[in-house]
Amino acid sequence: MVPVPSDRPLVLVLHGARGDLSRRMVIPALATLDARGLLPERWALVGTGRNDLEVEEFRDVVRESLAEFGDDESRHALDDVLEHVAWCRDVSEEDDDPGTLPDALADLREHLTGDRAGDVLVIHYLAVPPESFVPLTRALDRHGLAEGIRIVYEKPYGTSPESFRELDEVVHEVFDEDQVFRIDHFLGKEATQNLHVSRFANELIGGAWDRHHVAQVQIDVPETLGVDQRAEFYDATGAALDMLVTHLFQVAAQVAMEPPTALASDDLAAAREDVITSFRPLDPREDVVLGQVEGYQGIEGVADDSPVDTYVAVRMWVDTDRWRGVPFLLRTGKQMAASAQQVTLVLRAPDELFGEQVGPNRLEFSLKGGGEVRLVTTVKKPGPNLELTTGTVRLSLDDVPGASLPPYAGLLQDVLVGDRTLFTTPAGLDAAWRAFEPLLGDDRPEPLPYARGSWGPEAARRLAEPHGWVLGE
Ligand SMILES: NC(=O)C1=CN([C@@H]2O[C@H](COP(=O)(O)OP(=O)(O)OC[C@H]3O[C@@H](n4cnc5c(N)ncnc54)[C@H](OP(=O)(O)O)[C@@H]3O)[C@@H](O)[C@H]2O)C=CC1
Ligand SMILES: O=C1O[C@H](COP(=O)(O)O)[C@@H](O)[C@H](O)[C@H]1O
Repeated sequence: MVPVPSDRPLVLVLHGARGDLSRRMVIPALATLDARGLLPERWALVGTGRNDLEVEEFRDVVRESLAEFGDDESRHALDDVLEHVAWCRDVSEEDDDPGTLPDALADLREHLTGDRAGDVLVIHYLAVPPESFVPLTRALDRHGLAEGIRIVYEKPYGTSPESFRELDEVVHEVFDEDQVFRIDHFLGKEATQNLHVSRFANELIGGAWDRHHVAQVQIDVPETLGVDQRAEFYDATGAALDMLVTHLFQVAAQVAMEPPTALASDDLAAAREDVITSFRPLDPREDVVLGQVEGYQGIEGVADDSPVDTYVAVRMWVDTDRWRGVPFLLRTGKQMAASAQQVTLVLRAPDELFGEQVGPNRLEFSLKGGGEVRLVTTVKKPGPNLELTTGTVRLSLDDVPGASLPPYAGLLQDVLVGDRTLFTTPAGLDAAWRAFEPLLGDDRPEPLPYARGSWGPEAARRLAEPHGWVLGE
């Protein structure tokens, strides 16, 4: 059931509204919701940044964002979105003067409800660099803008275990937990949500979801994309921080979780975040391979001697009874041979059947685009003899009647209706940082060089033995 937009007017304050994420994802997501009739009747978008801007300049940002990153549906809403925008310089923690934002918000309340103290849902979306989360949280508090709002934090929520804990403390000094939405957009993908729907709705799939039936879990996100557009950000981050402790761990939790006590959204989120406490801390010597793509140090914005990883592959262990002994193989990297986002359950099978070698048996979930579910299975080769071969059953989720929402539109809509199922929790993130922490210490392996367009360093092959990486083998 799609939650109907409430009559309560909405003000979305988009911090960092001229930035890459806002233009690429958040503004198109808002336009998609507008086009689908999923926004309340009365609403406004307030862009903010560190500088003053004429509203017409912000309208240009919105126009360019939809022209470059929108689709037909979101572009259809352009004129309407342009009528709903305003711009204010952002509040600052150091400044006694709050600037124009508090007054602009009061004016909007009056405009939307007829009353300067009228009831409006105010959402602050922090699409700013992670190091600005703490000062901006304090600034909202200092200038009286924190009460009663909902606040969205982008990933990464902290860039180390220490900065995560500091951020968590500051956020809880200012907000109640139910005001806070921490985004990880991989959880918003339609196909990621199908991992638990397929598992809990279908006994055939759900019954095979354990160490007795699964030999390996692979969560593989190779990207052909480079980092030229975001070199400075990337060189301060790297693949492991950008993707592993965030998206890949969350998807691993989505696979590894125990069935929730009830199939309600709160229970589902609790089950997903609980299992992260069972992720065994990574062993950087045995179970981690880092890589750096050739030519990376020559990119403008990257240090000449940068030690940053553009590739990471890990073998992780989940210490629950369900998964004991089953390796979770997580891999991602830039400028690799192909782009994919695939979760694979490599199914156990006998080596031989009637004297024939048994081929691969796998359940695959592609998270890319609309998503796809595939069953790769050994079958009899049609013909007079009993020979074995492999066949694939495919279900493209785009072929299922319905209208999927892009991840950011879906998650923004969840914030609007207050559905917290697909957002991360402090306990889950704390556990994720604990499992990841050894990779930040002295045992961190040196990134190995790999060629552009390859599958990454050869050394990572050993992690996936005996079956091998499903993609690229
Ligand atoms: N870009 C992407 O694809 C993704 C980004 N993210 C996350 O989204 C957030 C924003 O990323 P992205 O848009 O790429 O980053 P940008 O570097 O483009 O920064 C966004 C905006 O933040 C403002 N800003 C920059 N520095 C500061 C600062 N010190 N204090 C306050 N505001 C500042 C700038 O606006 P102005 O100059 O107008 O003040 C800038 O346009 C990050 O946390 C990132 O990790 C998450 C997933 C994907
Ligand atoms: O958060 C991030 O995700 C993207 C991949 O996301 P998708 O939109 O292609 O699903 C990744 O390229 C980027 O480095 C990372 O910051």
